[in-house]
Amino acid sequence: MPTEQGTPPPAHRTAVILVAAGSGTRLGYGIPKALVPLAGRSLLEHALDGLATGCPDARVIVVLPEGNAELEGICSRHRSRPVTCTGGATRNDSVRAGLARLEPGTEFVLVHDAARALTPPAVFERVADALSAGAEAVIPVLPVIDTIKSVQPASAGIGEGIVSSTVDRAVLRAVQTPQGFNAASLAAAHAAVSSWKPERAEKVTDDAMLMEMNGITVFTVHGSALGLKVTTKMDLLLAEALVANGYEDEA
Ligand SMILES: Nc1ccn([C@@H]2O[C@H](COP(=O)(O)OP(=O)(O)OP(=O)(O)O)[C@@H](O)[C@H]2O)c(=O)n1
Ligand SMILES: C[C@](O)(CO)[C@H](O)COP(=O)(O)O
Repeated sequence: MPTEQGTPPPAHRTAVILVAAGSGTRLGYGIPKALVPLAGRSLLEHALDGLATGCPDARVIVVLPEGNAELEGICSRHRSRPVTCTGGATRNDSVRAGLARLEPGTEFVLVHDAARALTPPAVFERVADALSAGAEAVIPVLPVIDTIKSVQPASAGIGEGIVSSTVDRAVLRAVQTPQGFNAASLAAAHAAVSSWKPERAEKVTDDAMLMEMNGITVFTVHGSALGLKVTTKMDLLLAEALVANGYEDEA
C-alpha cells in the first residue's frame, strides 16, 4: 500500500490476513469452524500458532464471524496479538474486510485460511522469502497424485459421466494457503471485484486467481501435506491422526 507523503512507514512491513469467518457447513459441527477442536485446541489457535512462528514480525489480522465472543477471546489471548474484524458472506468478502485493516505502507500481505490449521511455519517462510526475492504473487502448491479426467455429464442413462480426456497431471498443482502478494496489487485487484456481479465474483476461488486475471505472474513454492484444508469430517479425522502421531513432513 503506498504511503501518503510525510506518512511514517508502517510498524510492520508484512501483514497476515487469517480468514476465519466461515461457517463450516460441510463439517457440520453447528459452530463456526474456527472454534472446532482439533487435538483439544481450536482450529483458530492452531492456525495462529503456525503463522506466529512462521511470520513472527508480521501484523496479524484475523477475520471473524460477527459477534463471536469466544473467537475474539482466543485472539485477544494469543501471542501474535492480532487485530480482529468481521468477515462477509463469502471468502472474498472476508479477505476484503481484512485488507481494509492494513496499515498504510504495508508492503507484503499473506492471506491464510484458518481451515488450514496445521500449515507448518516453514510454508509461511517460503512464501515470505519469495516475496522478499521480488515475487508480486506467490502460492504454496503440491503435485496432484491422482490421475485426473475431464468429464461431461452422461446422457445415456449409464453412470454419472463420460470421460472426454485425461489431463496431463505433470503440469497440475493443488493450491494451498498462505498466498503472498504485494499488498497494493492485491488491494487493487480486490477493489475491482467488489463492483462485479456476484455470479462472476463467485468464480474467483482464491486470491492468486485475481492476480492472474490482472496479468501478474504468480510464482509457486512447495506446500505441505500438513496444509490440508479441514473441510469435511474426514479431513478433521486425518488432521487429528497427524497431530496424534506427531507427523512431520519434509517441510
Ligand atoms: N464467508 C467466509 C467463508 C470462508 N471464510 C474462510 O475461508 C477459509 C476457506 O473456507 P472453507 O474452509 O471452505 O470454510 P467454510 O465457509 O467455513 O466451509 P463451508 O463451505 O463448509 O461452510 C476458511 O478459513 C473460512 O473461515 C471466511 O473467512 N469467510
Ligand atoms: C484459497 C483456497 O484454500 C486454495 O486452495 C481455496 O481456493 C478456498 O476455496 P473454498 O471454496 O473457499 O474452500
